[in-house]
Amino acid sequence: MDTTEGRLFEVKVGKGRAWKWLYAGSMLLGLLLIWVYRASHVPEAGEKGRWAWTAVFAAELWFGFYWFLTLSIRWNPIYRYTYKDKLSHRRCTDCARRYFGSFVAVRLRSFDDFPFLSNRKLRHFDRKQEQELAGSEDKLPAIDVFICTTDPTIEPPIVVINTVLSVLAYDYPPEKLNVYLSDDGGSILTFYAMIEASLFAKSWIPFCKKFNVKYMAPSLFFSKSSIPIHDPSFSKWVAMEKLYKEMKSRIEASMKLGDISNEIKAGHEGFTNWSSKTSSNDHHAIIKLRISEQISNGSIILTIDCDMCANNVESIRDALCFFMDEERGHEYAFVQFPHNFENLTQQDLYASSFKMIHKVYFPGLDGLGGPMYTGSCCFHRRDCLNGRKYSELNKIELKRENPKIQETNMSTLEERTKNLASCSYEENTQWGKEVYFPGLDGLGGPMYTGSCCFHRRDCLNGRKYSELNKIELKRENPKIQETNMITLEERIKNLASCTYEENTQWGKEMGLKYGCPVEDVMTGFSIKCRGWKSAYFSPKREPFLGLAPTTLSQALIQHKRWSEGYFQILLSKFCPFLYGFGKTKLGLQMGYSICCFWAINSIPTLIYIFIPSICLINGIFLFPSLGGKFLISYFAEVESDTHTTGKHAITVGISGGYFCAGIDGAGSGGMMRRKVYGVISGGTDAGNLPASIAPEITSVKRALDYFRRRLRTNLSTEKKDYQLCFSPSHPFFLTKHDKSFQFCLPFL
Ligand SMILES: O=c1ccn([C@@H]2O[C@H](COP(=O)(O)OP(=O)(O)O[C@H]3O[C@H](CO)[C@@H](O)[C@H](O)[C@H]3O)[C@@H](O)[C@H]2O)c(=O)[nH]1
Repeated sequence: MDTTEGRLFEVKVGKGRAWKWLYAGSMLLGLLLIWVYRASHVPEAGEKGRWAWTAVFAAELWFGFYWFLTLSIRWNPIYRYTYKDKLSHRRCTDCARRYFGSFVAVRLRSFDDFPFLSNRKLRHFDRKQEQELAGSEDKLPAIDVFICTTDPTIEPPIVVINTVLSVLAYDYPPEKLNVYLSDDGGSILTFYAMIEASLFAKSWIPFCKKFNVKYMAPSLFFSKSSIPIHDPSFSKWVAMEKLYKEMKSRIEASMKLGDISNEIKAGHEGFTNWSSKTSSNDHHAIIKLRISEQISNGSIILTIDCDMCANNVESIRDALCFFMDEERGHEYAFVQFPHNFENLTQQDLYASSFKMIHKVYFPGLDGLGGPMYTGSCCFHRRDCLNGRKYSELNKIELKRENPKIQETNMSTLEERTKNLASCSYEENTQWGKEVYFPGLDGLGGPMYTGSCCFHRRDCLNGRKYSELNKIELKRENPKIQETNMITLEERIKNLASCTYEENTQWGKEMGLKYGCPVEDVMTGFSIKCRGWKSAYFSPKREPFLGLAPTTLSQALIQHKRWSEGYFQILLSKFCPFLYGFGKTKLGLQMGYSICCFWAINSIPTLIYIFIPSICLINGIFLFPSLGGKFLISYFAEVESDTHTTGKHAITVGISGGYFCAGIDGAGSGGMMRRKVYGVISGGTDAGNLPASIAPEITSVKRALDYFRRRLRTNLSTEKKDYQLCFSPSHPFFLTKHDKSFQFCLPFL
């Protein structure tokens, strides 16, 4: 446990590691038994079923390898906790003494027996205290929020502006919060919705602050909360709901119309200059990065999807606990929060709750150097997105750039300063070698002669010259600002164009990588390879609430895009084992590879689904019979994914020589324990199955008819929640709801 005083977060190592390893040991034993069984029973050349045996063996070898990869994330899962209260104290330390004075006065007043302190004096102390706290808020860094949208028909503008409004409601100084929405579709409807949102925000944000609203998006607030009629704030609540509904109906009316009326257009000059011309080369996140640099230049950036509302007013402060931690803050490039969804189907049919990812995968990756960046719900240091490399010197650098990172404790500061002042500090560093370089003016500059010289601090700290400095240094120096709005606008237009990126480092070293469906993961990994760490933080209250796919086709398209993207990474130069070699730990590379090999997994999975079925129909038995000595390895580890996803499924699988089916994990292994509705094609030992729960069915078609009938009679009320799943239910189940092992077909 990491409990140094003054730390802003704590790390706890996951419990029950010994049990997990014991379980992993049993898995390994099962694996070895299966391989031995498979290798020792291969049919002779020319014998029936040799090809099937070989294919199934290859699949089993693959599953073994994949399972081995997953061990990496079980090695050292960690869980993080933040101390936001310490963050506020940290902000107050530069005025600690004055604050202490006020604090004493307040305490004294609470005893009410110190007549020498007049009420006037006490009020003075109170005011001072308020001012000091406000002053401490001044030192918080500016946050830029990037939201992107692309198509108003898929992502309705009302959804998009709910995200924008939710972000504006963060418990954070409003002047330090800048929200950027980029629309890849260049839709005038979304632009109009933004104008409406900016007007509505003037009422919504004060309302949120006044009533301490927890659901920060108006749509969530009005659908999930209610207020008693006799409550004093009832009328304000109703008035706000009316305002929201009016705005919503105006936006929806424009959606129906497919255009904006001339009357509205006349009211805003933005409509006259409107251009909806965008191209697939317009890399929204990069563009926002360049543009925000010129406008607000927040040192921390939050990226979220347009359908992912902020849902926890404290998330920014939570993230800052990692960036501003005195000891370790300088190591973190980004803080990833979980993606939660508000529209999960009752049984979480498409496993969008990502339980396994949130509870096992990300904490596991965190223990290896940090989770991946998954595009949304993530806070970044701007510098890291801009290509900055990690260096131990960042500890000093970032503290300087971030004025709130102050020493709380004067003695610690003194100690640290003494250490920095000592000459031994320089041993084995670049200090004194690269830091003070002389130059000649005629050849590029005069020499530095020790005195009467102005330096850029960055250069003294070893910064290399690069063309990119032109942007970087301008950003760092607040005085070099455009004074003239027209010039600024012109410049921004230029920056927003993709041609601006030609022959630059944008998209390569700077900003997000692009050209891959999961460019975020690639970007995150390249940041890791520059030496940075990331943190995964999952607070009790869901930090963000989004919209998950609600139909099978949406879910399939999403999963196909992800698996393609990860596979592309595997084949690209960003392959975790190649690109990360020597730059990241092997465990982290293995952890990232779990996703990258996801697509390949489909091949052995298909082999394992179809070949045994075909073999059984043809009388070839690939598995040990019931009671056989190898059977234990097949029974040992099977667990139904339906337990964790809460989804009901008809599972058709292999069990000890039987091709059988059942509901909720009764496919194989589980068939002996749970509801089994049929055995299709008996194995060598059919008599061993309890007849009462396993009416024998001899063909796949008859089995399916049978299940369909049963579902209709017994489960008709919930029929939308049922799918037919062909589950191999092999002993190498990676996770309890790993979709790669499950092929769902519409059934009813
Ligand atoms: O050409 C595009 C495509 C998408 N988007 C936006 O990108 C976000 C995510 O797109 P979506 O289609 O919702 O992808 P998902 O697969 O649901 O998103 C998950 O997976 C992506 C790939 O890893 C991440 O980028 C996302 O943050 C993450 O929520 C949305 O706001 C879109 O509007 C664009 O702006 N332009």
